[in-house]
Amino acid sequence: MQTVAQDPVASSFHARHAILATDTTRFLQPTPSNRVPFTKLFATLGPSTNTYETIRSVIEAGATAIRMNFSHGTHESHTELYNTVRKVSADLKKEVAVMVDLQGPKLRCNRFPGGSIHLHTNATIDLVASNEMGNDTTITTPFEPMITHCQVGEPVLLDDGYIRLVISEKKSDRLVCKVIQGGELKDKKGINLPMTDLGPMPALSEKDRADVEFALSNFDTDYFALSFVRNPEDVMELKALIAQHGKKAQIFAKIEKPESIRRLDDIIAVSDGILYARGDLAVEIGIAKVPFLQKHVTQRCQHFGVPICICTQMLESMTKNLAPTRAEASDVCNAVFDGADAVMLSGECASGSHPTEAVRMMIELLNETEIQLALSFPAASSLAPHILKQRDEYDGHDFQQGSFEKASYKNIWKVCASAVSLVEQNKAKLIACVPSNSFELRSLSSLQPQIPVIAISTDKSLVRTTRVCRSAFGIFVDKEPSEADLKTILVNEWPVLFKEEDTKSKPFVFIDFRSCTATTMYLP
Ligand SMILES: Nc1ncnc2c1ncn2[C@@H]1O[C@H](COP(=O)(O)OP(=O)(O)O)[C@@H](O)[C@H]1O
Ligand SMILES: C=C(OP(=O)(O)O)C(=O)O
Repeated sequence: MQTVAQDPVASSFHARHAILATDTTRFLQPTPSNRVPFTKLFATLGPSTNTYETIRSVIEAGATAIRMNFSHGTHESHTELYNTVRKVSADLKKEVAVMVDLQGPKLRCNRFPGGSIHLHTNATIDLVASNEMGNDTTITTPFEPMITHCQVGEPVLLDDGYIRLVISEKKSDRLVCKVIQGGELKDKKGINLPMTDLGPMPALSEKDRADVEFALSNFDTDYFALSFVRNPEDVMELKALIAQHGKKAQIFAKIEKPESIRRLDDIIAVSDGILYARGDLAVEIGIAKVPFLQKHVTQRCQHFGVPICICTQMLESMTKNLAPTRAEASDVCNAVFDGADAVMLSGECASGSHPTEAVRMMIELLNETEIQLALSFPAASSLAPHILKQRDEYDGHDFQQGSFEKASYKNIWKVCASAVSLVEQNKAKLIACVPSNSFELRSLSSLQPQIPVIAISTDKSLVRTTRVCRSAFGIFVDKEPSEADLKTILVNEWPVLFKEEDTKSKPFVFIDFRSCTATTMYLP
């Protein structure tokens, strides 16, 4: 077995050497089929996954969180999806986090008769602001200011930039566009205007506000995703709206605009999670910038203790095919390697031909990568000291994670680091805690110990937070556990969580967040 330097900076340089130094036969071992990955998986629901059977099948296959994209569907169709998710979850006795993804100030085209039109390269097409459906000669969008703000010569990108137009003429009621790159344009695909100044846009449109109110009144929504976030105030506006309703739903900010890159730390500091939304981001900043920036954003999230999910086209070819491309497989591996908390399947699950196979493939890729990563870095968390050092540097930040005093969140970070050191000293098999809020849990999980973090809670929403955080697993209980209860719960639930029996005589580390202490204990 190789020895890996316990360098706190677990850079890809060290990682590369760790892999090179090992016995290569380990790469040829079969990936165990019963392992549960530490990296979490969002599945987007849509026409391909709108029945009890299909939703059950993606959750059984390993999806831990569900995304409902409110840019599509109706309140009625979302209610049906939501109720089915909760029913499946109850039937499988498996908590699933539910995220409502708000459209935000995103421009989209309306529907077309038959669901799509074909745009021929070099043809002309009109862009009109209207609520009517489009047709073969006209694309309609409800967004009125587009017509006044757009100028001749500016590009119009459709469907994440796959279809490209340029404005050739501006009339009082329409923009006449030349098709530079044609293709099939389906209902409600996105419109990006990277060269157009659209003036100030509200963070939440009327539609978003109505959607938030609907989701808070009708669902037990765990998360909202806020699209096109530009600054921390956008996130705070949604936080205030949720608080007005007396609810505790958390917020994932979507990083998909150049403005959000400029204010990255400030946005992460006030968010409960980040979606790295590569579809729109690639259109907005250029596709070549997206892969490296992903590594940067992932690191910043780890440093703040905020979960990050990598989104869009991860297994895109599985929308049609039964196997992904090699490049897609590498993309998933890299996301895990970089430290993502979660990955997302979008069109693959929402409208693809093989949603369950896409989930199974993702789980296999996550498992294989995590196994190799653990062998390359046998230490429980080589990241912890580095992350803590970085956190010390955030003293000046307007860090708003719940109602904490700065002193208390620093203590939480310290006890999490002590727990990880104890794991290493005592070869502990898991870290258990009874968190009183999601910040405590996220602080621990963001250190990415390579053993499970088990959160035991009487609060279902806290248990569901584990469904989006790397290494975290949740156990729901009726009453706050005593120390004796704790051991019984762990011994009983372990086989359920990890499909393995052997828990006897194992050391584990328990964190008491109230007293900010970490102790090594033994399972009976
Ligand atoms: N709730 C829904 N109802 C109907 N169709 C949906 C729904 N969610 C997703 N879809 C379809 O699945 C496609 C892929 O989903 P997603 O990647 O979330 O969408 P988009 O890229 O348009 O934001 C969408 O473009 C849409 O055609
Ligand atoms: C996840 C994304 O957002 P949406 O699907 O809402 O366009 C994206 O742009 O990558």
